[in-house]
Amino acid sequence: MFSTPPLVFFFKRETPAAVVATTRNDFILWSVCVVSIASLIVFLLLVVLDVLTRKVFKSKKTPPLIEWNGGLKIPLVGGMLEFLKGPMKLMAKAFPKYGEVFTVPVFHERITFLIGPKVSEFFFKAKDVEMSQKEVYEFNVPTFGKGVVFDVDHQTRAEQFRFFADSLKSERLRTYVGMMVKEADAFFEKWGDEGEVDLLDSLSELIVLTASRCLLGREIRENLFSEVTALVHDLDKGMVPLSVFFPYAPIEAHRKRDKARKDLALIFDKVIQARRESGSLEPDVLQTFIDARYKDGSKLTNDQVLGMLIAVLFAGQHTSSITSTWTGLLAIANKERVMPYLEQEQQKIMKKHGTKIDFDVLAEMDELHFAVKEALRMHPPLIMLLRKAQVNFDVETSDGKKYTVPKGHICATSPAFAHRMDSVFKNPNTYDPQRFKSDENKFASYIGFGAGRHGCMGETFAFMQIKTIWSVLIRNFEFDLIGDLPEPDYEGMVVGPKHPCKIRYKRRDRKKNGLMKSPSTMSKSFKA
Ligand code: HEM
Repeated sequence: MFSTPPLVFFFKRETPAAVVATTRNDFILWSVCVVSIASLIVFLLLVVLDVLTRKVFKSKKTPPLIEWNGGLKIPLVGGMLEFLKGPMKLMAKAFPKYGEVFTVPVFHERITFLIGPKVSEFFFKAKDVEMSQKEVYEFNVPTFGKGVVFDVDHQTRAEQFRFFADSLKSERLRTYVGMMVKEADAFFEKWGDEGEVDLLDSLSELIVLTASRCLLGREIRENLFSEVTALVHDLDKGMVPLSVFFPYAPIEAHRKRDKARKDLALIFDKVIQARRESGSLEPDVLQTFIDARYKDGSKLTNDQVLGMLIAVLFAGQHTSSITSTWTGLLAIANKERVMPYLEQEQQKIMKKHGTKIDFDVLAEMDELHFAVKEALRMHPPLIMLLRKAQVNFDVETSDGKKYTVPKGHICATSPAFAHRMDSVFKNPNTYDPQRFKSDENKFASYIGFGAGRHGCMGETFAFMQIKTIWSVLIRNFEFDLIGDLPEPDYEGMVVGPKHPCKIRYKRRDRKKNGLMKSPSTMSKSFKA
């Protein structure tokens, strides 16, 4: 009621009615002035800080700082503007000029890019106390929840990552594959004999079904599927680019996210409690988290079990739907050259094992494995991986330049950019799954699943899931691409193909038990 600033009364002597009107205007004017002056001071301080770090404190060996913007040298703002246009564009512009290591100032942060296997080695091999994920991935905390993953100290996180590893090891995967096959068979049976689908939409739907069965458990898949899927959708939509910088900003997407997280907690609390009380043992990831014990014998709370589940779900869901979509799109777009290998392999395997698909049968599908791996090389959904340097560290580029990256810098490496360097992969823009037959596997050259200490723990799970999908599809259908191969959508947090991703399918002759095409259709040039 008496919120008008006293300063205004001090300077004005007018009638009460006019006072109300003018004081409001003055207040706005004053506020604008104060905010403008404060912004100017902050800006000047940042410029001074920037110049100081560059000219005074800069040791000769720190990486070059990018400082252009359309040819103009603009300190501070230049790099930031380039960064905001998108990291892929920035790297494409900076790499030819500055090489494998360069630093971009973004607000008060310094982001040092380490591009290519030679300079990203430390990034991948360093311990958490040297290269930390917590600071750069902390924006996930409101989504995952408190007390898990990026909301705990290094030691607790290491123990929780052991729980992830336990839930994804091969004897568990054998059981999950059975569930994946069941879901895929039922899903594609509904496709009918011919039609058109958007591959990304369709495979995302299937991956959600599989994930809920293997990860979230029978109760959710069978009784609470649509309710939980809608809540997970709200959680997912609650992660927008703004969330990376301001995860608690009061926006609608965050409000929905927080409500969804609370509602999920209520649902899972009941499911987990029922399992704890009945002592029932289910063959899913949820069960491994319920049974998990820290070294001191303590267990995760129900809410932390949910947090761990959400983390795994988010790590695997979009990445897998996107990679299975690119695999199909690229194989179909290169039908003459690539499909015969895949068809012939399925035919050979069906001769040996009949229609059965299990963990061991999938492990025999090398051609399909290469097709998935090559799709992920060309289009890794996680285009940038980040850490915060907790120590100074040295890097040497492949042309012998040596730099010390200072403690405090955010470090970024890019699977999407590095996979397209012709010094790393020959003909990097050609979809050629056969390249992996003679793969040298130099450390950190193939980083679609990351590498080293924090390499993807779900890699085998992902391969099994994507290979299940495509072996069922190739055995049962023939395909054509509708329109052109889509471009990657760099607007997304996890980068997939732009819509539409339309394909046409036609079911193979059921009487002949699906795939029976002769391998002689294989293109001659690729037979060697
Ligand atoms: C094609 C699908 C997938 C891709 C492309 C992918 C990619 C990645 C990448 C690049 C990282 C490293 C992140 C970093 O270094 O900052 C990672 C980590 C991880 N991924 Fe995956 N992922 C996939 C599927 C999955 C699945 C299905 C799961 C679980 C079911 C999973 C679980 C994890 C976990 C737990 C980590 C963290 C490992 C650690 O930090 O030690 N991922 N993934």
